[in-house]
Amino acid sequence: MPKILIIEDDTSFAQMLQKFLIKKGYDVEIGFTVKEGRQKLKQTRFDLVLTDLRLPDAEGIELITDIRNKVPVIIMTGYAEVGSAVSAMKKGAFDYISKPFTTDAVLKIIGSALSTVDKTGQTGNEFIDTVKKPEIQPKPSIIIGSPNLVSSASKKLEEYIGLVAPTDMSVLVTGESGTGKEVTAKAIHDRSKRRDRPFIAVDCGAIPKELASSEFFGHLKGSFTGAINDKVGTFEAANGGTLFLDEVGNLPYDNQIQLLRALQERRIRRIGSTKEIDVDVRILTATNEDLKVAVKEGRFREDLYHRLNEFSLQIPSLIDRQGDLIILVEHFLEISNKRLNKRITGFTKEVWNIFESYGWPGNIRELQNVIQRAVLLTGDGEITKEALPTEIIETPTVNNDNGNISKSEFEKEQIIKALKRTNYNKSKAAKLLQVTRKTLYNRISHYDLDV
Ligand SMILES: Nc1ncnc2c1ncn2[C@@H]1O[C@H](COP(=O)(O)OP(=O)(O)OP(=O)(O)O)[C@@H](O)[C@H]1O
Repeated sequence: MPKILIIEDDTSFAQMLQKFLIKKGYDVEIGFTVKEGRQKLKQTRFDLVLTDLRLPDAEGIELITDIRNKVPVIIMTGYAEVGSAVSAMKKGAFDYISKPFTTDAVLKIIGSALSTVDKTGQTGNEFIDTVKKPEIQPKPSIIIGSPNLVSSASKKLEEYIGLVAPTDMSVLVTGESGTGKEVTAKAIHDRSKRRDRPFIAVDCGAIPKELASSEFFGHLKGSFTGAINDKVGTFEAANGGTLFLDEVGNLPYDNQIQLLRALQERRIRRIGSTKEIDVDVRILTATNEDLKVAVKEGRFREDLYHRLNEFSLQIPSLIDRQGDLIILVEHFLEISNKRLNKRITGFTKEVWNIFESYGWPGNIRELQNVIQRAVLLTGDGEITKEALPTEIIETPTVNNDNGNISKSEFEKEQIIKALKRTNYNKSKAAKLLQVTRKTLYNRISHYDLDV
């Protein structure tokens, strides 16, 4: 059984990784500091070392100099430290892996590191110049490090963000509530040449109609009742940077024309002032309603819609990026542990099954909340089903057969529940109910449901 030494000061992360690797058949020990690591390396013969880069007493890189050519070393690193990870490779580390990582990714890298250990116990690292140098990865656009997200929907999103971010195009971000529209807008800003200038987010749904122009363009003291001080509007505040208009569909019709004018003229005037101010602002917007429908119904100006929608990005619902679930769950567990000062190690198999079969109508936000709540309710060890809210445990189910009379009311209720949870999206509801779309349609017509 290969012996692995993990050197990591984040105890809960180290324990989680240890547990996982033990399950996968490795013999794993943990050291929390470089000193402890060195001691363990003196006492025991390890086949592989997985070390964090920054440890409380020294840099993990120091160990490489001690043990290179004896044991392969894999560096675990945060994104900001990729540069240091590359120097660690030059010093002889076998490879590096960016945190947070998927379980698959860590198993793969461990497998290839162990396969380089020859029968004499020497690693392939003597010829370090031939080790392929990793490409410096771009700063992750989405908090948790989208290069680690594995679903094809996330990969496509990542690709589009990478393409549109460096341009000055207006981007309309659409998606259900909680999918990460604001996070995406921020990622676009962070990857643009405006990244060192302000990113100002405005919730258009929260601005009263009468105050919208003052909010966007600012005002001078005394220019209207209630204007007790001069106010800088969001356009001026975001000058040189990015203005993110959330829930743009809620912007009152009268204010839409003012917004369009400011965008076309690239110039604004504070209310009560005659001075025109040039503004250079990139506009990103988000909505969870279909703006094309709003345009058709006359609630949203078509000219503004086209001005805002030079490029559109559709953020997938969580149910359509199931492949990312593990990495998102692990990410939120780590964050919640830190925030609540806990050391929860993971989730029982039953909890994983529930996570995988639930529909997540509130998307990533709901997942984050469920995990945070569960971490709070759990003393230590693994999170069990009891720490989950009841609505996520009671996953609706539908019979594939014709059902019988006694079951029908229950089944009808479950179908309605699933449709509500998925915002009446039949494909998602069918997935949630674990039946085909055809079966769902049959059941809907069988029960004569008006959906
Ligand atoms: N890729 C991601 N990685 C980590 N956290 C994420 C990610 N996407 C979303 N979140 C988290 O989920 C929550 C919701 O994200 P965000 O506010 O961006 O969603 P939204 O689509 O704008 O929601 P709403 O439409 O309700 O405003 C936030 O707490 C955010 O940190």
